[in-house]
Amino acid sequence: MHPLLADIRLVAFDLDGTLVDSVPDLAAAVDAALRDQGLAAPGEARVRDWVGNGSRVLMERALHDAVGQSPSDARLEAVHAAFLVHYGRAPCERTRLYPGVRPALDGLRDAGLPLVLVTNKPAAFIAPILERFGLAAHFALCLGGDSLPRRKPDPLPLIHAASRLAVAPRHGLMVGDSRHDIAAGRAAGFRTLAVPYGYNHGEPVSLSRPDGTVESLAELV
Ligand SMILES: O=C(O)COP(=O)(O)O
Ligand SMILES: [Mg+2]
Repeated sequence: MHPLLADIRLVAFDLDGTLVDSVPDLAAAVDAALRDQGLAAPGEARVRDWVGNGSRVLMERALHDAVGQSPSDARLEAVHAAFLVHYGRAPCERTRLYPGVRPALDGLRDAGLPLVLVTNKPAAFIAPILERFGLAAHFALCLGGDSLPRRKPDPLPLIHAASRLAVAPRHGLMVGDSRHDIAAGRAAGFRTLAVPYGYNHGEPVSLSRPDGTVESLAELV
């Protein structure tokens, strides 16, 4: 076990950019939603830097980029709704687990550590993705960006998860790829572990000064 796991009784994982490389499917849905509006498709490289604050903010960034100004609420609503339809049709065509994820989740489960998933992605997409990889049963609780009144970087989802599982926050570990994960973990009183391979708006996640970093989640076990 990784030294950071000493004293840890609950491990919370981020999803996009931490467990799965989901940008190919996210970008396909963003591209389709923009094309519906007669706008240019941004493609994977741009979308990669916009993921992290949930799907509405993702579409706000995409629209802002495409038209050069903040979209009206009505236009954002329509394009976000179109994104949800496109993504819902194909959330798992080219999405892949990162190397090391399966042995890490299996090992932590076998060690008896409760695992939770805390993502900013809409909750409706969590089960299809976890089921596709046979990982749904690994998690005692899954929270999406729309499950509670506030999402990461707010600590609420982590505090909620710790309370539901009756674990004190200081015995919790938040594992994620972005500054929002590290900020949420720190504010919740969890310890924090970063992976450097995901999405962090084009910046190294080490700038957030997590308590630890692993190149692969396999290092956890
Ligand atoms: O959907 C997003 O914007 C980010 O999702 P994540 O919290 O799983 O990284
Ligand atoms: Mg992430």
